[in-house]
Amino acid sequence: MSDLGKVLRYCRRSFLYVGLFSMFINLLMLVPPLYMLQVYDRVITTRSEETLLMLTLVVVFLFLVMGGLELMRSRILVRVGNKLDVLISPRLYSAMFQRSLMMPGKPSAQPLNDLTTMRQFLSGNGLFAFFDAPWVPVYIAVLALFHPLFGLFAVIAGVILGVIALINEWMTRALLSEANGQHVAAQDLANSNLRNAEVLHAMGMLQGIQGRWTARHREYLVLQSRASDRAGLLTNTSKVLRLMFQSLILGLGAWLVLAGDITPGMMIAGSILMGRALAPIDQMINGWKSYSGARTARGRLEELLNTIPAKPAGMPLPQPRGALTLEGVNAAPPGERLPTLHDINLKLAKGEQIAIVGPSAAGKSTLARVVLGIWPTQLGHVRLDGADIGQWDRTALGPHLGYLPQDIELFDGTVADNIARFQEVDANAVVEAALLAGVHSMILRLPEGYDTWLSHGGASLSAGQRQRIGLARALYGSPVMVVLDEPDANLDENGESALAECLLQLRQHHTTTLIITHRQHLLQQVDRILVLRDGRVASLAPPERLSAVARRTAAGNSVSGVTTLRPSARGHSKSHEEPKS
Ligand SMILES: Nc1ncnc2c1ncn2[C@@H]1O[C@H](COP(=O)(O)OP(=O)(O)OP(=O)(O)O)[C@@H](O)[C@H]1O
Repeated sequence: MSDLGKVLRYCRRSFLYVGLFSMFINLLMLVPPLYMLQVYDRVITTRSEETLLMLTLVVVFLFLVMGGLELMRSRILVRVGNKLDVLISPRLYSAMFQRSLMMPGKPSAQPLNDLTTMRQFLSGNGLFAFFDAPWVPVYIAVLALFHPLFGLFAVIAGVILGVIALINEWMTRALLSEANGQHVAAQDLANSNLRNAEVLHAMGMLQGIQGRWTARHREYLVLQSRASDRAGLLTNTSKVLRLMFQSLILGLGAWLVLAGDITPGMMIAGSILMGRALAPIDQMINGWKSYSGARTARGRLEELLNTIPAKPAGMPLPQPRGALTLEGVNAAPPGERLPTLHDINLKLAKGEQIAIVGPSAAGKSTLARVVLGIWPTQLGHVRLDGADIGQWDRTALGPHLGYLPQDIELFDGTVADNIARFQEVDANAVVEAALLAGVHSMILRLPEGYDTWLSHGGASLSAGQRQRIGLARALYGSPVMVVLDEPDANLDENGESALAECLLQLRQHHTTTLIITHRQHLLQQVDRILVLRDGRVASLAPPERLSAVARRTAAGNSVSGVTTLRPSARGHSKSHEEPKS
């Protein structure tokens, strides 16, 4: 059973209560016709005012009870909706998160909208029709007790409306589901366009890109209108038929009264009962759109949760020390079949520093992601202290790793929150990381220093400032391994020397470091340089022993500095270097 199914099952008891309340409510729904029957057949004939008063008091009381039950029933359903949300949303959030890791280009918060759709359906009136529907036979049975012809007429009317409900489902299901899909796609497109508003504005791209969104949106409108037209036809037909059946049963009743088979009271009560019996079917047809929306939403949520099953917490591993091994690693971006990295073998001792260079699209960032376990390997293993990176529990491992991606995203919160990775802020550790990243004084110059609020991913900061705060975040909590993907991309000379100083300090702290950089100054400092070419290791050697071919490969990526490398800043070369070509 799916996780969503399990949660709904967990809410079963509440549904049972709703069913129970529905039973009493529906029994009480018999009160108005019975009251009518008594008034016509007893009060009018006996002309007894006391009977009328007593009956009226009883009816008022029963209506009050019914009101209370209705209120409780809707309250229970509101709570069921909330319970569903509370129980499933954390799991959903992490599945959404995993999916955006697996499909990097398509982050979407649609699952949360789907959950809202489900919750709204559960707590809305649409669901009541489903709880009331099982009582339709009871009303029909009471009608049959009045007269068999009443029962027969009600069955025929019920069947006709039921068939209309089925036709409605059959005619709108595919359309509504397709319209829903288009709506989601159009929304995702609009969100992604809004994120890139500056580029669109600067180069006057709005019209073209808007055209694409409009096409999707129109498609949605067309499908939605087609579905609504069809549903409208059926909804109105069902409404008119229900009213007609209600009148016709009055006519049938009158005929039976004339024949002396039933009393006038039964005639009136029969008409009311008929309306009551057909109401749930009519209500279902009216609320079909929201039911259909909730069903599509549930389908999408089930699919997401089934594709990304909850990962059971593995046995906790001891704190990592930072020895990294790559064994015959082949890897590709998620969703791609052809490997971007081929047969990468690499061994980094704790505290070793390695630079990764290579032409554009050589696979440097892919390697960084694979090393961190963000992207899985197709073949081979990435091991940290001997354990496959996938074996580690991410929440436990995360604090021991540092990552500065190429596109730095800061999050809504203070500078301190961002550096402290949104854990409880340890002021000393935050300042320590900022000092290590050489960003402490820059932060102090911000309007509120470490308490400066960053909104919209730090849009108010310059790219260099964001990068340096991102670096401090990567270094927070003294991780055992850091991976820096072009940490110098937006840095000025000061920033670059701060970075060089940072590398020296990381060496002193024995932090295993992988750095993707093109800066000559930084390349001189590392223990080894890995040159990647077409996803393969072209060379792996200390800076001073980089082969001529490797220099040319690196130089092909305008890494002119590599060609003039001087001996490592450490002043010694490693004995286990392995130049490959
Ligand atoms: N998110 C992604 N989805 C699909 N393919 C991707 C993705 N990211 C990278 N690739 C592909 O993987 C290959 C390697 O890209 P990668 O970003 O690792 O190269 P790189 O060496 O870091 O390049 P650069 O120096 O330009 O940053 C490229 O062919 C690229 O098209």
